[in-house]
Amino acid sequence: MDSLTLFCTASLVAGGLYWFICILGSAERKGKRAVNLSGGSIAKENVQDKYEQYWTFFRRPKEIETAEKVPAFVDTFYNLVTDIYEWGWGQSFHFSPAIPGKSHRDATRLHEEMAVDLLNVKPGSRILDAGCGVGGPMRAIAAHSGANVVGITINEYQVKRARLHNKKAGLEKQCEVVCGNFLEMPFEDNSFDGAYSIEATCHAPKLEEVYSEIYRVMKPGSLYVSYEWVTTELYRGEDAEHVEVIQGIERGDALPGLRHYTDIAEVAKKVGFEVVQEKDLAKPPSNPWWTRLKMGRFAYWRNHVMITVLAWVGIAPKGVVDVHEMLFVTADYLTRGGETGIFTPMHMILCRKPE
Ligand SMILES: C=C(CC[C@@H](C)[C@H]1CC[C@H]2C3=CC[C@H]4[C@H](C)[C@@H](O)CC[C@]4(C)[C@H]3CC[C@]12C)C(C)C
Ligand SMILES: C[S@@+](CC[C@H](N)C(=O)[O-])C[C@H]1O[C@@H](n2cnc3c(N)ncnc32)[C@H](O)[C@@H]1O
Repeated sequence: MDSLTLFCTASLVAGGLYWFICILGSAERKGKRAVNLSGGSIAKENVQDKYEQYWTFFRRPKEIETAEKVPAFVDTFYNLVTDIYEWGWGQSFHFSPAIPGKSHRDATRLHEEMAVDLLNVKPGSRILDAGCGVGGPMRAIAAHSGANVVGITINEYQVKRARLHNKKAGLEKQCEVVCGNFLEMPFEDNSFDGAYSIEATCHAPKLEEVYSEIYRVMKPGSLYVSYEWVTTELYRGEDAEHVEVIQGIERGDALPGLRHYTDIAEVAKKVGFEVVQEKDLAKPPSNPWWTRLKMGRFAYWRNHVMITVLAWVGIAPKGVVDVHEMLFVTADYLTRGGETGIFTPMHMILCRKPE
């Protein structure tokens, strides 16, 4: 073999390996490959239209103020983004503070385990995950605590994905997934030994509605912990840059309107909870949660090229390219929100339903 042939063969093998490991990603770990990106429950040919429909909510802001329209708008959003999230981020759809010397995966798991540790539940108890996504937190929490977790999500496609992952992890007996609206849950009063929500209640048009529903299904004396997306004490409504960043976050994340951190405890008390603890988990000594977003910049470009090619050859739905671009822009707004300190995705509140 002459050196040119050797060089070409080596380049092809290296390129192939890079393609398989870095571009297609390890489906075993993340659960998704680029070639399987879909529009969730939306038919392939309708993805582009649904993406355009998603934006009409923001062109007519009155629409998203109408509470009954929000779940449908959020459902459309998760049909569009769920596969991209799983492929590019993993099975837990939330942020966590970076931990030096630990992988993103470990930092994510620790952030999830902390939530259930705060609930003080015994193995075998029944806890609620309000807005469970594809169940990354649910599986970590069930495995760590021995509790039985019931998750609810508005998105049917996420239910399918979560059940599949639960089965693969051998946790289907401990983890149940229900498709429904957390503003009117199909659960009995006083039927849970604890509840948590991770970066999910920000989608509720009125926080009272979801908090009072969670309160209703919890047993007296049990605890509820939530990681909330809020603006912080540094946010100034008269600062045009602050407004731009917060609006950018709302538009790219299907939020009917971000709340100020002071609203959270106020609403919790209004629906009857006792507030046990409240803390922004992003504050020092925690390390920035947004560094993971910043570090991904090269990967985002690579992903964009990949998705564009897949859509062009007809493997991925056409609209997925626009959805990916929207997420790309959103990542930048989120990073600016974190760097300026005007936004946090982990304002933790721990509440008790009185005896
Ligand atoms: C809690 C919510 C979601 C939080 C995060 C899980 C997601 C917010 C922004 C998402 C992403 C942005 C950029 C994408 C990138 C361009 C792509 O190539 C790979 C996936 C991203 C990294 C994607 C992953 C999930 C997020 C970080 C909200 C909705 C309330
Ligand atoms: C950002 S994801 C977080 C998912 C999960 N907590 C995690 O950390 O991986 C938000 C979740 O809230 C769910 N959600 C939003 N609005 C909802 C509603 N009205 N009823 C039920 N689930 C809802 C979404 O379907 C999605 O699963």
